[in-house]
Amino acid sequence: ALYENNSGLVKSDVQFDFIVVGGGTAGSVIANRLTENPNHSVLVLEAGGSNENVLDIIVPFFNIRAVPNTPQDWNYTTTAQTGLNGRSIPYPRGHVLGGSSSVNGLAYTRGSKDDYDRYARLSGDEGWSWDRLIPYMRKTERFHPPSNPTEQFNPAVHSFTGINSVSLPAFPRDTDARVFATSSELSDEFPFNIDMNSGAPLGIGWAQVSIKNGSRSSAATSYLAPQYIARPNLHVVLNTMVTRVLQSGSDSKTGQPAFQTIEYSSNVRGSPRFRVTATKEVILSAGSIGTPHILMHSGIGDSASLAALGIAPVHNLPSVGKNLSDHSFLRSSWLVNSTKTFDNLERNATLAAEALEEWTTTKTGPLVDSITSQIGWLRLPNNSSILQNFPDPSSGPLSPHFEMLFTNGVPGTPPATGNYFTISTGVVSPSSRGSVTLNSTDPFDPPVINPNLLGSELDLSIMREAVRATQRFVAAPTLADYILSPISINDTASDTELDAFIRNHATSLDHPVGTAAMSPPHAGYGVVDPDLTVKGLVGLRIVDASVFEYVVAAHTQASVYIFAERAADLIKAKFK
Ligand SMILES: Cc1cc2nc3c(=O)[nH]c(=O)nc-3n(C[C@H](O)[C@H](O)[C@H](O)COP(=O)(O)OP(=O)(O)OC[C@H]3O[C@@H](n4cnc5c(N)ncnc54)[C@H](O)[C@@H]3O)c2cc1C
Repeated sequence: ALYENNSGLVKSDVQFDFIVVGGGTAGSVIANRLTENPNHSVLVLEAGGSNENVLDIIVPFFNIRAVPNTPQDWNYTTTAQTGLNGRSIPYPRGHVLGGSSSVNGLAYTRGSKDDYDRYARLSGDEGWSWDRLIPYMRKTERFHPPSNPTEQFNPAVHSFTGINSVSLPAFPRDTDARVFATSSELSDEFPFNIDMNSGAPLGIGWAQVSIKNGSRSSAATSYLAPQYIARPNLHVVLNTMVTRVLQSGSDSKTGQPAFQTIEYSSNVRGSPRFRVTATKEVILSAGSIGTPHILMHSGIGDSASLAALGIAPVHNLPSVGKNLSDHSFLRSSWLVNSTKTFDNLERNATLAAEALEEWTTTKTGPLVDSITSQIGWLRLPNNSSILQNFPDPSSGPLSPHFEMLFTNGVPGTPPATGNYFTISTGVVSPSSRGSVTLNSTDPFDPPVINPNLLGSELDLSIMREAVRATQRFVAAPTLADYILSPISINDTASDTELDAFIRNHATSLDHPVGTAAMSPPHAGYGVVDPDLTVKGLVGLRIVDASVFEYVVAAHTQASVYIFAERAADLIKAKFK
């Protein structure tokens, strides 16, 4: 059942086998899979509200309105970023059922085989390798073949029977043929890739997106769809903030402390706090910011800094909140010789109303897609001086260093006149690391978030090369009559001028990971073991993006779904 608030919970004397903290991307997978066993009762506590009837998160094209500064966003802001010329930037996270999968940009990209094989290598658990995760990739995905025959994908690498819907773009755009004609003309540098979710993503291909029949497919609409919410053993409570995890006892065999009690309240600051204990396990799925935030308020983290702040340390795990890894992101746009871009849709109220009417009545038209129809994944050339001066930050030769996202207009707020083409770039194998720390003992205060974007010379160099690649792309002869002039940065800009532009305009792709990272069982660093249980404790597991030691060289939702599917099996195997 789904509850609007925790008032029923306070009165209830029901026992829960599992408590899932956060009804987001990973938490929804865990809740769904654990309740497949009717003997397992599961309580999910979610700080945000319902995902239903919120147009900006349901209509794919409106995804850029879903955050920041909305009720569905935690509305975090970063610290002043040295790599961004001292700017602080919004740092959105989903504050709604489905978590960030309810507000994200919908790109569905698994990453490369090398990314997962690195997880296996670094954790010492072959179970996290690409080959061993293929069954979980299939279990999570329900692929919808396109009705447009020009759109290509490789059916052999997809499942058509999983839970979360994945599609190809459904509304043709003027830039589709232009992007592929350029890829064909400049195929040495920008080769066509029929399917970027095969484990070998390099090249330019159709974007795959988490969309079902013209509407967003999120963890809430898929894993927590009505038929699952109706299970009598699943209890999903909204608008409920978990403030701490607490020791509930000790393991009878090992004597290790058990952390199966959680403290929670309504999501209004100052409201009374209550406790509830899981008979089997607590699963933290509060995301890369929420999970370390809860752990540190519970005294689990770097004991010295927690004590200095006035939080009683209970378990010394210095890696909590460290190792934050994220993708930096930049948009470059060009004025184009066309009227068939979506800029007019953003600034003409009549067109916008017509498009919404079409979406509402038939789920067709320009609003059924995200803003991106094609994506490119590219490596620096092997002879690049950057790779001679720095160790290769990627997970291997199948992994990209940077990404290009192709957009038929300026997303959100185009200039008052003109039509545009945008190529956004992302540094997807970053070397800089940031952190999540505390400066308050009140769990209702936001943590201090420093993603350290473009915090290394290497990351800046990769972004510079990515922008240079976009400049070569738009200079293709096939685009000569289309591209008129750059509006972001001139091709003739020096490296110094380009670096200044990057630092003044880059933001985040919103892919933080690593703040409760996995490491081998007896490692002196890391937060969770390869089975995702918290090191040195019993009864507490972490399943969300915080456990990735490295960020996948891709948008992160698919890898979270995949990891969560395997994690659910690990939990089920333990409590058969
Ligand atoms: C704006 C944006 C755009 C993105 N675009 C893309 C994209 O296009 N493609 C892609 O693949 N990825 C994208 N991502 C990233 C991707 O969505 C995330 O990596 C992924 O969803 C994270 O899953 P998670 O389970 O770790 O956390 P989340 O899905 O964020 O879930 C965490 C949940 O825990 C809840 N929570 C947190 N703290 C508490 C607490 N104390 N008590 C109770 N509940 C709590 C939150 O409200 C949330 O529901 C984007 C993310 C954002 C924010």
